[in-house]
Amino acid sequence: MTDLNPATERQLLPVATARESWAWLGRAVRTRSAVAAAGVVTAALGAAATVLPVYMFGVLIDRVRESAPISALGGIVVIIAVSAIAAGVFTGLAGYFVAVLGSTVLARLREAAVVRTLRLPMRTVEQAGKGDVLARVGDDVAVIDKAVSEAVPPVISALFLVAVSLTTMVGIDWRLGLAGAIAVPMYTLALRWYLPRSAPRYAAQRVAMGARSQALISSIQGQRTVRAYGTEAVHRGLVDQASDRARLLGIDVFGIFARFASRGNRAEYVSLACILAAGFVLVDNGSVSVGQVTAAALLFHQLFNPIAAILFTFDEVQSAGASLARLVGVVSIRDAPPPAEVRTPTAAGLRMNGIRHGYDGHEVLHGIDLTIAPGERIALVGPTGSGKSTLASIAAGSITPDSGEVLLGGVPLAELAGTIRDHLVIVTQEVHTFAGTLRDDLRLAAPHADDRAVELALASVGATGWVRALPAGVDTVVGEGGHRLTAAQAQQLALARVLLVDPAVVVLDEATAEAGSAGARDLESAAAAAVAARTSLVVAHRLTQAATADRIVVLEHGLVCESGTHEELVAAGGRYARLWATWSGDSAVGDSIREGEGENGAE
Ligand SMILES: Nc1ncnc2c1ncn2[C@@H]1O[C@H](COP(=O)(O)OP(=O)(O)OP(=O)(O)O)[C@@H](O)[C@H]1O
Repeated sequence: MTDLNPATERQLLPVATARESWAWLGRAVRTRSAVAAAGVVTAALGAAATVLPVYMFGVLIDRVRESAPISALGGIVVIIAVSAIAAGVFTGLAGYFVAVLGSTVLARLREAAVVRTLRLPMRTVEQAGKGDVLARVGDDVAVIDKAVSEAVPPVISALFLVAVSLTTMVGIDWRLGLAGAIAVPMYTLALRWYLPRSAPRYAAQRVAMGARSQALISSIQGQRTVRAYGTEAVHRGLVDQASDRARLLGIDVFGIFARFASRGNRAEYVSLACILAAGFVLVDNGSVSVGQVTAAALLFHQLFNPIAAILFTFDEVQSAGASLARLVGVVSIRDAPPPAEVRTPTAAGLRMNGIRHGYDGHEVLHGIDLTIAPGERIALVGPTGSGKSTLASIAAGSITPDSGEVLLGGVPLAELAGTIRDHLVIVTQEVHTFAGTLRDDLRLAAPHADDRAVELALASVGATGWVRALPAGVDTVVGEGGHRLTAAQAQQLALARVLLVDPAVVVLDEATAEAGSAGARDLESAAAAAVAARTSLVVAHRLTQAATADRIVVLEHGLVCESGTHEELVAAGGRYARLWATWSGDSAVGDSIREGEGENGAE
């Protein structure tokens, strides 16, 4: 279904607080404590080696002013040269260690976010929208990655340099240090002005970017529906609206940053003026030498670039912080509490008790009770929108119902936890072919299946012929960027996967709906192979498929209205009989009961 609501109104995934993000970061850094320690030590040595030449330059000035012999200057020049080289080496190493640490931590965060996202309940993903989920594992990771490789290493080196430079200035004369330190409250005030204004703007910008992705994805995915209903203008409007919001927030963020930068410049010029003024007085009264004042002024001046690096990348680092909070938000979503014990079903019967479920406050299933005996093959039929797919997803544990429960062999699905797919597999119409060889695609759910098992499964679903005809047979690369399979072929593979997993229960939702009539027969026999000797629930769009089931359950307006064998239901002359009459064109059942025409069950 195409989403016509603005993506901004969606219930996006949670965002971590600053405290939670720092706590997560602290834990992650501790796992690589050796690299972190190497980063700190090399950054400190780099800062010290950067400050030393400037200090020695002041000493050089004093020696020249004292008319010291050239030989006395040589040692100073050597110290300046060696420490300049050391500064380069240590600062480079610090950048390397910080980048290694950052990339490792980010890789773990990304993996954790992807794993967590894949485990999220369908409902949460649907409420948040795929755009939000993709923006987090895509855009947010890219923002942090850029910050970690480009912004964070120089910022950390700069912070060390600021600390060591100010300490050295205080060492020369505390009043020079004090004059330089005037910049600190000014920067602090600038930051205090900036942070509360920029943080919510960055966060809003990230949300707006997620909403923009969602609006785009929603329109592109629903392209056919958009065209069918001629709602291009509505969707263009939604995308424009989302883009405008992201653009305006971008301009706003930049305006705030420009004002912050001018406050930073003011702090630098005021402090440097104070250092020079204090220097004149202190030299005048003989407290310090000209060389020492020169060194202090140069040390402070040398901080302009690192401070600018901190300030100008602060927005990048802060933006990375907002992205980090969004990723940590996903990673920190708590799983439903694990069952006290993971139970194993003793039989293959499936029971649904009092199932009620709705979307956006609109109930579509109104209390379904359905028992499927072990080995029984049930066909679920009914008009479009009657709730068949929803019930199938609930039966398979893909959706947790609003109320009621599903039991497999007497065990509630929740208590099967991670083992559920060993016992119960669902094949939906939306079959995805993963990029990789066809063999790997088949073994996704059953990694231990050997070549013989793969061949047998392909033969059972009638796919051997076309698979052999592929350029490299089962080793042909399929999916994104590889050989394109037809929808029917992809469905055959999905059914072959069922055979490889060999579950006791299988749910097929419209697995045969997309094929043309000749292909439909192939898929029907493939589906028959997949459900053979298993308990099964098949959403049957083709009533010929329903007719061969052990029992047919007819769903209408979210309620079971009929249940029985094909013969019983046709004889009863009710809803199913009308659908069957329309489907088979069986006028004997009654020309007057054409109302099912055009409905889903009669396609
Ligand atoms: N993810 C969803 N979000 C909101 N509404 C949904 C969602 N999925 C289904 N619905 C709505 O719930 C109702 C039942 O849908 P469902 O797909 O279960 O019916 P169905 O009988 O399988 O229909 P069809 O034969 O067309 O697939 C429909 O009105 C549908 O629009």
